[in-house]
Amino acid sequence: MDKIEHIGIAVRDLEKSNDLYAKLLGKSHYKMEEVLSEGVRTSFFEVGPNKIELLEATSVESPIAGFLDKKGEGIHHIAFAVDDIVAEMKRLESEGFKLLNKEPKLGADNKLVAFVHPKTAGGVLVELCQERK
Ligand SMILES: CC[C@H](C(=O)O)C(=O)SCCNC(=O)CCNC(=O)[C@H](O)C(C)(C)COP(=O)(O)OP(=O)(O)OC[C@H]1O[C@@H](n2cnc3c(N)ncnc32)[C@H](O)[C@@H]1OP(=O)(O)O
Ligand SMILES: [Co+2]
Repeated sequence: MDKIEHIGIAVRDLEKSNDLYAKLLGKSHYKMEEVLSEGVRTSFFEVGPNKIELLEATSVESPIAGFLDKKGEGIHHIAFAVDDIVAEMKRLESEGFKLLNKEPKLGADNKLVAFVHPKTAGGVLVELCQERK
C-alpha cells in the first residue's frame, strides 16, 4: 500500500455536497464522473496528495443506495494506492481478507479497483486502486 488514494463519502445530493465540501476545503471539485457499473456518480476534490471522493447513488441497486438507507450520509470507504493490484489482492487473500471481486474492475478517475469486505477488515470497507497505464 503506497498511500491513501481517497476517502469515499456517501452523499444523497451530489450538487449540494459539492457546495458543502467546496466551502469546507476552500476549493472546488476538479472532476465529476459516472461509473455505470457501480451505480454511482462521483465528484473528486484534491487535498494535498490525497483526494475526497463524493458518491451519489444512480440506482436503487447501487451499494451507495443501500449504505445511505442503512447508515445515512458519511464516510463509506478508504482507498489505498497500490502499484500492482493483482499482487496486492493475492497478498491480502493469503492474509485472510475477503476480496469482493475476483478480478480488478474499472473504477473512477482512471483506476483499476478492488474491494475488501468490511467484515474482514475491522469494519472498514477498503478499496485498492491502481493507476491505469
Ligand atoms: C468504483 C468507483 C469508485 C472508485 O473509487 O473508483 C468507488 O469507490 S465505487 C464505491 C461503491 N462500490 C462499492 O462499495 C463496492 C463494494 N461494496 C460492496 O460490495 C457492498 O457494498 C458490501 C459487500 C460492502 C456490503 O453489501 P451489502 O448490500 O450486502 O450490505 P449489508 O448492509 O448487508 O452489509 C453487510 C455488512 O457489512 C457492513 N457494511 C456495509 N457497507 C459498509 C461500509 N461501507 N463500511 C463498513 N461496513 C459496511 C454492514 O454494516 C453489514 O455489517 P453487519 O454487522 O452485518 O450489520
Ligand atoms: Co472509491
